[in-house]
Amino acid sequence: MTVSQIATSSLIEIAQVTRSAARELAMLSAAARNDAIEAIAQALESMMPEILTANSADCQAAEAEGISKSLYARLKLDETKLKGAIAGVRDVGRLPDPVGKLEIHRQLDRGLILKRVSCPLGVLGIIFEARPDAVMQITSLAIKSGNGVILKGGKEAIRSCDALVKAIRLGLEKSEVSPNVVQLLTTREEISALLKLDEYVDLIIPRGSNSFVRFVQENTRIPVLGHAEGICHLYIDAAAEITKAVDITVDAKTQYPAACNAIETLLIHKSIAPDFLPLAAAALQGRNVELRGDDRAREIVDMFPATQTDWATEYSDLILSIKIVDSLADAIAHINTYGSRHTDAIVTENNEAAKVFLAQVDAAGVYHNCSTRFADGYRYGFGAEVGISTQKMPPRGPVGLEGLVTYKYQLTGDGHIVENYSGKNAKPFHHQDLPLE
Ligand SMILES: NC(=O)C1=CN([C@@H]2O[C@H](COP(=O)(O)OP(=O)(O)OC[C@H]3O[C@@H](n4cnc5c(N)ncnc54)[C@H](OP(=O)(O)O)[C@@H]3O)[C@@H](O)[C@H]2O)C=CC1
Ligand SMILES: N[C@@H](CCC(=O)OP(=O)(O)O)C(=O)O
Repeated sequence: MTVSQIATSSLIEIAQVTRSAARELAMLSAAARNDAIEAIAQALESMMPEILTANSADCQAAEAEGISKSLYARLKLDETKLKGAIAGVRDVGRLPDPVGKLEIHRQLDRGLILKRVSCPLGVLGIIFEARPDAVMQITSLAIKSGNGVILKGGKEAIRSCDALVKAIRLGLEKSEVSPNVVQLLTTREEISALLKLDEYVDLIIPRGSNSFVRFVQENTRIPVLGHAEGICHLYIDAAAEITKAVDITVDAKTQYPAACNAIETLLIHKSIAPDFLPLAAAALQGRNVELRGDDRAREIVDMFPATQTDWATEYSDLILSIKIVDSLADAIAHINTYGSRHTDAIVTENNEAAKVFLAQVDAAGVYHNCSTRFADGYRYGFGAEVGISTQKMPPRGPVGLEGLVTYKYQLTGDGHIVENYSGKNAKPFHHQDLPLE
């Protein structure tokens, strides 16, 4: 057997046990799923020292490899961040149950009742970057929504992910949910094998570069919910309030530069640029942001020149490209050309300009007078997120519980047949909506 055949055959076993554990999970009550989430939170608490030690080892190895400061910040789990993530797990437990929700309740004819009811997807395959807190967010969302999950984190976070999944599975042992609902993969070979398992896996969510998401889409028959790069923009309109615009710019670039919702390009209307740019540049440079501008920006503030490549680059770091535009229309055209349909924002006191921006920018998140960093499941009130979907079809933007369920149509009759509703003497349908309870 080749390495790839061995990977596929052992992965089939993993996928089979996950599928069967997920089927049992889907039958459990909301209370049992919530108890399992609490058991996970407790196990994570009691295994904090092991988790932090594993994370320190990952961080040391990544530092030795020369990881950038911002990616290091994403990898690092200190006690505060870990406690926050555990609190997030409990938050998910407290959310309303997304399973078994009655979405449509309709009498088609006397005694013929249609219901549309939400249900779990089954088994999720989620591949993400070296961000250990994602393990806790994704697992709690998966269990709450009744799904099994096969996880694969970035290589720099292998020890952290392993320690976290061990704790999660230990917690599950004390609950009605089988620990087999959560699995961890560690190699790219396993990912290639996973993509072939359309019989056992219902949805693949790749969080990663555009090229990686495309690679996944081209190499699997499993439905893919792409969470690709964030080339996010902030447009400072002619009618922007300057102090507000500077504060938003600094937050959107520097609050967490490695996050996919941080801005990469700042677009500034030509009429406000001479007043706004010197202030914004001073604030950004004061936080060690490297600025790269087009010719018009460089006439106002001394900075590196931006090239065509910059407009299409996600730095994930303290670097910002800056362009002066002639109009709102030019800003929108730039965003729709170079953006990644993630999150883009306008700063303006002109509501008409804001309306045009929100309507015409093609992105999952379009914001007015606030930072792009708000693109997040926790901040949207979803408790947590699997990631941020950059696809056009729903779920789009931060994916929470609603994005992890599908639905079934349940139709109950009493010997009803279609023949009676067709032809010359066809009976009419009532199509009468009934209470959603
Ligand atoms: N929209 C969203 O929610 C998110 C988007 N992103 C985006 O992801 C991008 C890159 O992030 P980065 O940290 O570099 O992550 P990478 O794209 O390098 O990696 C992400 C994951 O994909 C795996 N991977 C990458 N290429 C392959 C491949 N060819 N075959 C199998 N597995 C592969 C990695 O494995 P390994 O580490 O083993 O190489 C890792 O587990 C950024 O653009 C960021 O914005 C990131 C997170 C969330
Ligand atoms: N929603 C998250 C960012 C999304 C995300 O997962 O991004 P990344 O840091 O690229 O892994 C946040 O605001 O921190």
